[in-house]
Amino acid sequence: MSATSSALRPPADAVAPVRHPDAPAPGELLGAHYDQCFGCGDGQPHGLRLAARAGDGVRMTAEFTVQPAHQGAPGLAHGGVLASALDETLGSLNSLLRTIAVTGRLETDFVRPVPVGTVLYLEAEVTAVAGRKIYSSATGRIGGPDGTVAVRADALFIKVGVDHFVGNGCQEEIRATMNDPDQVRRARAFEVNP
Ligand SMILES: CCCCCCCCCCCC(=O)SCCNC(=O)CCNC(=O)[C@H](O)C(C)(C)COP(=O)(O)OP(=O)(O)OC[C@H]1O[C@@H](n2cnc3c(N)ncnc32)[C@H](O)[C@@H]1OP(=O)(O)O
Repeated sequence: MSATSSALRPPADAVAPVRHPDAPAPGELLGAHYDQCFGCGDGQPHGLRLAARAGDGVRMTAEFTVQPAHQGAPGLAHGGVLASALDETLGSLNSLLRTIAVTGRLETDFVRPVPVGTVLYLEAEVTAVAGRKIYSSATGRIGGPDGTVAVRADALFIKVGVDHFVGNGCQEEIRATMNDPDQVRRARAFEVNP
């Protein structure tokens, strides 16, 4: 059973999302937005290494394989890990809007247990935008696009500027990122293009 809270229902003045003309083309693999990201980075040994692919419209698909390091109960994925996979996939949608945004609220339904070794196939879309607020939803299926739905989420992302990270992040990591041209290039995929 799912009961989305009122905070995740778009207001009456919300508008349909618009895919940015410079968004990654449908079918394009996004690659990690940050090497140290737990969700998508290659530099996190126990991270999800989730691979997101641009869809059409303002949609994204993604896959990640549940590893032994992702267990909660024996043999099964930890719920927080599954929520992370949903969060990461939903977050990747913002690159289609060329907008930097962070998760304000994430509501998750855990529908079926997800065994270690499963390839979780995720689909996400932005449903509405109201000012700085971006409303989105995602599902995760076991094995592939026709698999059983195991998890679902609705989310609210809030647009922020780069100062959100520079002002709040651990300065050592911020400096390392700013001094790495490759990391700066990846972050620019999210930047607003006037
Ligand atoms: C460089 C490239 C990197 C690219 C980076 C990509 C990262 C992807 C990673 C995956 C995504 C993540 O996990 S991101 C990490 C997890 N999230 C976070 O750390 C965020 C922590 N929270 C915050 O910093 C803050 O609460 C913010 C930024 C979300 C909001 O603060 P704010 O900027 O002061 O804005 P505020 O005025 O409070 O809110 C603006 C509007 O949103 C609504 N609002 C705000 N929060 C909520 C909420 N939880 N539930 C309902 N509604 C909310 C307010 O009511 C208001 O509505 P109205 O009055 O306008 O109607």
